[in-house]
Amino acid sequence: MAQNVDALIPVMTGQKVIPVIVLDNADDAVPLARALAAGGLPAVEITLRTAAALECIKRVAAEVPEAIVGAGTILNGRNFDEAVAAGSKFIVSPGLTPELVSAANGHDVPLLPGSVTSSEIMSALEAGYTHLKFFPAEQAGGAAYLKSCSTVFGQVKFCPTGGVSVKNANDYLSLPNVLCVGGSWVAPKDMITSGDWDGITELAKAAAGI
Ligand SMILES: O=C(O)C(=O)C[C@H](O)[C@H](O)COP(=O)(O)O
Repeated sequence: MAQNVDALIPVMTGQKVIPVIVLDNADDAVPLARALAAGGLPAVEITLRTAAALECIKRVAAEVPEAIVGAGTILNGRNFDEAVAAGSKFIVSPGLTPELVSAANGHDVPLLPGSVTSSEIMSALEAGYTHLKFFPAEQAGGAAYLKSCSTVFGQVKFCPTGGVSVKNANDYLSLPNVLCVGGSWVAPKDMITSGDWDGITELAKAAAGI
């Protein structure tokens, strides 16, 4: 089955910045998701890089109706299945493998897989994926690289992440093949640790207004 683009487009076009979140403590998930949604960023990507991540996704899905909780750093089929079972509304991966294509096949929950090179983009297209993450964006060639991709892969839309910030987000967002960007700058570790939810809402407002 091809990518569930109908489910992905509202996530990618509903806000210009998708927060990429790393949480060590599940108790922080609900107040953080509420703070980001209050600032205009309801869709959030909680990365499966910590032991707490799946519990964080579960709690946000159950307790924050205004949020659209997604899972990031999905590296294999097991990650995909666990993230869906936890309540993820969308799934983000830095890449795309045959195993991941199989895991996503037949699921309504949409997968946003990553691609960088022409061959990776062509493989993604062959698997039915037109909406892709571009990671690590700055290190892989930045906005200039993506601009070149638009001439050859006009049908592909990207969400660049990795090194994107309030300073360079518009370089990407002004491109015809970019729908949104992702970044961790709206949920800094020190502000999460200190519980500065109002400060995070302010960061979200600034990002939402880019
Ligand atoms: O692991 C994943 O699946 C990811 O989503 C990678 C993240 O998008 C970047 O790590 C965010 O990069 P920074 O904004 O530079 O911190």
